[in-house]
Amino acid sequence: MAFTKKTVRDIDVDGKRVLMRVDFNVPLKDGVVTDDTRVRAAIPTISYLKEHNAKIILMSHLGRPKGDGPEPALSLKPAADKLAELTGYEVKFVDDTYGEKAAEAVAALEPGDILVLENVRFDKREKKNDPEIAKTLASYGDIFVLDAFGTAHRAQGSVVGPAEYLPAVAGFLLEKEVDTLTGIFAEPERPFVAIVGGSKVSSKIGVLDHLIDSADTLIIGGGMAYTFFLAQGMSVGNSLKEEDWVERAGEMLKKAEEKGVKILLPIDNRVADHFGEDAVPEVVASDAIPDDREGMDIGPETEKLYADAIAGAKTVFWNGPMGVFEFDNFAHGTQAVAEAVAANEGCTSIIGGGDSVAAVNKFNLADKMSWISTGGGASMELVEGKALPGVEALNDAE
Ligand SMILES: Nc1ncnc2c1ncn2[C@@H]1O[C@H](COP(=O)(O)OP(=O)(O)O)[C@@H](O)[C@H]1O
Ligand SMILES: O=C(OP(=O)(O)O)[C@H](O)COP(=O)(O)O
Repeated sequence: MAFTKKTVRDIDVDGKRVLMRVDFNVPLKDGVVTDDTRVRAAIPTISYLKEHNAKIILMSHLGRPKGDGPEPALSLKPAADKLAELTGYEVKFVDDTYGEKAAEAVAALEPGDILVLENVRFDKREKKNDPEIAKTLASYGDIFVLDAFGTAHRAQGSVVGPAEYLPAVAGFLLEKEVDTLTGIFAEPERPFVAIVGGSKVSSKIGVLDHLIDSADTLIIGGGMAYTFFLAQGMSVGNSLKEEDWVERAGEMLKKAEEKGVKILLPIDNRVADHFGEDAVPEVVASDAIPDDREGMDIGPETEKLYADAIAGAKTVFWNGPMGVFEFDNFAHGTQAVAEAVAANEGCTSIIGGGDSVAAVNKFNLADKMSWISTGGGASMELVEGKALPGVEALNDAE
């Protein structure tokens, strides 16, 4: 499917103030960016604008601040520093977003300069898409560019607001993500194997439901598997569960059976007596999880089962780790699945979402995947066939 919106190629940016929404929502540890995928992904558009003499104003959120003022741990300064480090460009930073200090920093820009504003979510009006903040942000630019694919599913002030006041076009990352993902999802080469993990059944229920309609095999792992176990009448000990969704999980299993879609759930699990880095894994069958244990990862038999299903796939879409991969003792299942996807060289593999991408990077397998998407929620909405509000707000291509 061709991208139907204007892009930076379609507009003269020479000498103009270009206000660009990026997704620099990166993981941080002790003030240092631990996975720079999203910063790297924004560089092609930033470089293009710089080479074309634009004055570049970058804005993003980072994390989920309370919205009533600055939270130093969620400052965008480390992301600005990372951009400078990766590009060698001078990158200015201002610790203000909507106030005079930010306006002054913008006014001081020369063509080719790059300025990063502070976290747009330090003010709660951002999330409410308040017109006042959209107006303030729009006053910084002559042109609005959206390149924040990972946030394009959020109808929030800095994502959709400036498009009401300024010519609004897409950056290269947004264009490429939407083009690639809609193209693959429209007619996936079959067998299409979808892998969904992570912790939240409730937030992924819509996509799971859609995947039963579109995938040939749906692999479920991670913390969300236990809600499905409950739906099958098994006990799950202290594992993560969402009791309110058990009935719905049961309905989905039934729907899949009626449609002839294979749903694979773990047959064994690595469980532990507490949730912690030092917890010692024990392998138990799925129908034998002791009351005082919690499931932290899929087990070795499940790894084989999932690897076999992945080996036969022509298209793989993966969102969400198979276990608590942040702890080395429980990273095995996620690594096994990542290796199985990487080993299937003939398939189109799409990895979506912060945690899954971080996991694939941790195992050094990113270059074996066909497409690493910078958006988890956003790519899931595309797989569901939904339009992204950020994209909708942009000017149509002629
Ligand atoms: N069995 C499990 N128990 C508890 N947490 C889990 C389990 N498996 C995976 N997780 C956690 O799920 C988190 C990712 O979940 P989620 O936010 O739904 O995924 P994503 O960010 O990829 O969309 C990771 O931090 C991981 O540790
Ligand atoms: O990290 C993000 O989403 P993702 O984890 O679904 O990929 C985006 O930056 C959106 O962040 P949000 O879910 O706090 O709006």
